Amino acid sequence: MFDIPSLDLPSLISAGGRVRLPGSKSISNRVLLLAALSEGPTLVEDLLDSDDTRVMLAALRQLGCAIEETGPASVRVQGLGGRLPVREAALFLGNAGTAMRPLTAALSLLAAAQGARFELSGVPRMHERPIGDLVDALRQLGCPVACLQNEGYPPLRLGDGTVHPLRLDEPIRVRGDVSSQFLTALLLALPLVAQERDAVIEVTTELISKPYIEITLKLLQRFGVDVRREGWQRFTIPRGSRYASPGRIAVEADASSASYFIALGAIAPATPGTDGVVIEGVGTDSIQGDIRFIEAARLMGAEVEGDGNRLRVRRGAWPLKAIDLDCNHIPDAAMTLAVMALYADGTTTLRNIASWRVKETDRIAAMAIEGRKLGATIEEGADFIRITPPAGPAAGPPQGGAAPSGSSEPHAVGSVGAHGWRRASIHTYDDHRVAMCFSLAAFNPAGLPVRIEDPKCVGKTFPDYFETLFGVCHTPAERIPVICIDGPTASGKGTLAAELASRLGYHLLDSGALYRLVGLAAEREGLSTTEADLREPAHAERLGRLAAGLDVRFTPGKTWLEGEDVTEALRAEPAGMAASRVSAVPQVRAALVDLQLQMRHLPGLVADGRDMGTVIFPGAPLKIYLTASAEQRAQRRHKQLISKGIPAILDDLLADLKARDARDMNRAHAPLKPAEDAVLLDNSELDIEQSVQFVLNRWHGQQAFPVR
Ligand SMILES: Nc1ncnc2c1ncn2[C@@H]1O[C@H](COP(=O)(O)OP(=O)(O)OP(=O)(O)O)[C@@H](O)[C@H]1O
Ligand SMILES: Nc1ccn([C@H]2C[C@H](O)[C@@H](COP(=O)(O)O)O2)c(=O)n1
Repeated sequence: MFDIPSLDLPSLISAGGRVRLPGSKSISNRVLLLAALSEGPTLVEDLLDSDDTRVMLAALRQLGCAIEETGPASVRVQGLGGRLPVREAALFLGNAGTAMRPLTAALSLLAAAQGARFELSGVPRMHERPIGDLVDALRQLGCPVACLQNEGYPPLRLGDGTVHPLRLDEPIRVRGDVSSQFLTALLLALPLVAQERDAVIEVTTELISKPYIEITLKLLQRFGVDVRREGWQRFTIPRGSRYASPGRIAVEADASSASYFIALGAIAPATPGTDGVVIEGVGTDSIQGDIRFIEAARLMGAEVEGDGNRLRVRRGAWPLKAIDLDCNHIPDAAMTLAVMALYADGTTTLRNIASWRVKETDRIAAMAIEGRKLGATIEEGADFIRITPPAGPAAGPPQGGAAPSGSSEPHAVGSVGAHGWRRASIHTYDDHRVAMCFSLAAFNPAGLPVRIEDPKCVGKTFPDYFETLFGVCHTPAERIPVICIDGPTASGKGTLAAELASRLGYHLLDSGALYRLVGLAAEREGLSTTEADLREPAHAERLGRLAAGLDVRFTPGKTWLEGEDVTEALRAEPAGMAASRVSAVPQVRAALVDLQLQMRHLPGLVADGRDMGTVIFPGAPLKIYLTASAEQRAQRRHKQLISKGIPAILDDLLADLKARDARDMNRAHAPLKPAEDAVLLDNSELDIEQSVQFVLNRWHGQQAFPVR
């Protein structure tokens, strides 16, 4: 997950390949609750690991439910059989509506029936999300429920520690037009108390998001409860209902999450050598309502085919076709249509979406404000949004150097808007769907990058969303930004590069490690690395072949040579000196070029070395030449070695360092020197943070995302 302030997406041009999606949030949280309420253990597989499911798991554990992790995406839940081992608890539910609503209902009924008391709260936005209709329904049933700040909103106190008789003699009346989760919550909770008589729910208004109710009913069935339904107005939980564990249940991949990749396949031309975007874990017979997003995507031009557990999406009509659609049946996935509308041949209207206004944020307002930043013309109403795409490509420099030679221009969109595409920094309102939707704006025809603020908000349902997206998107290497950090030894390049990569969410290339690996491999093969021997042409050839065939693997924080962990050995001073000698051999340098170029992955790269800016990435948009006085550098290295418990003599280090500088700067091939367009940074008087800030300021200044 990108836990950084903002993530810059370079302009993207094509997509293709397979994605495996995480489990459905709606199914995961329903299944966890049902398993906890049931008699007996349930093994839950393919569970979503996200903020909202973590919140539910933590709450259930706090309530005394034993939950054991049995694998990376599976848990065994020891069901409580409807009995409360914990009678008093304060549960924090973040911004998880799928935890707040069902737990409110289940715990209210159990607290009244068994004499318990619970407090449920969340983040400030959760305290603005209405729950009054559910509270009213629970009060009708005889449950003491108190709204602790504002009537009709969390935080809530459920129960008062004493037993209250429940009134099931009359139908429980609940509205269906604010959130279908109120009905879901009652449906999940009432089987706990319907032992003596039927429990009947009457929906008093038009029911929105019916597909989510279908999920609830199907899952209730899996856990042994058959609800009778008369239209969408009356639901009867039969007397004697009791939850029984199905033993094992697998969670389908999230159909709402699939919508971003369906849209991706519809918007992006297929990367050569692929046949569009293949989505695994969810298929056309999914029980999730958002699977009907496929129909809407097809209306807009997407070519989608699928089977029980897989979908394949290719671009069909282009530009996409504008639509006018009632989206009541796909409330979450419909947001993705709003972003597809940016690539349509006219104005798209999405109707019957009033529920967007009470989600993680006011989603109608959010989509309108952020879409306008990109250049779209957007009108919004209480329950609709109307989107006219930006006009054709705007003038503006492509990011990451020159536009790729020979790159096709695949995005000839109908020019219908008043403005062209604009470079935008997308505010995400702590709403995962806003972030995921607008990532697709990186395919804009103007070749502009898109900044996504607070990208970690995707953690609510899809923590690895951006990694998954980058795995199937393609853009010419020249568009992937590289920041080069070159300079002499111990100037702090590695430290600076690692910090920058971590703060920007970029990949890291420690090119010195490659030369160190060649030195180490040579030593292990018994090949001399003395300067005299390296001048022998036959010996230089052998070393070049050794470098070309290096059996090396990088894992987080570790380097492996022929299967052996050499992380420590590589950082030792003799390895640095050997690296300096072998790096003067042209055959060695040539052998390592491709390996370095291949490290240029989305969303960007920070490259540390001696010739990053001059030879390997000459078109890089930012090159830093980092120096400090030899004395300062020797002191830093001395301190570094001593702190690791490695004995070192300052004068010897200074002499070695000067010798290394001389060799690195004076060799014939790719000598250490600043690139002509490099920014010189002498950090003798700067601490690490000051150096990092210097480069970040420079980088952000260069990106020029307008602040609006
Ligand atoms: N600006 C700075 N001020 C003080 N110390 C620093 C600064 N930058 C880095 N250091 C420290 O200097 C030491 C050497 O830094 P680092 O290993 O990053 O250098 P390097 O240029 O990558 O060296 P090499 O080229 O040999 O790999 C580290 O202990 C690091 O913490
Ligand atoms: N791009 C590079 C990186 C490193 N080298 C050589 C010269 C250095 O002295 C040696 C070790 O590098 P370090 O790990 O200390 O950064 O490798 C080079 O020639 N070109």
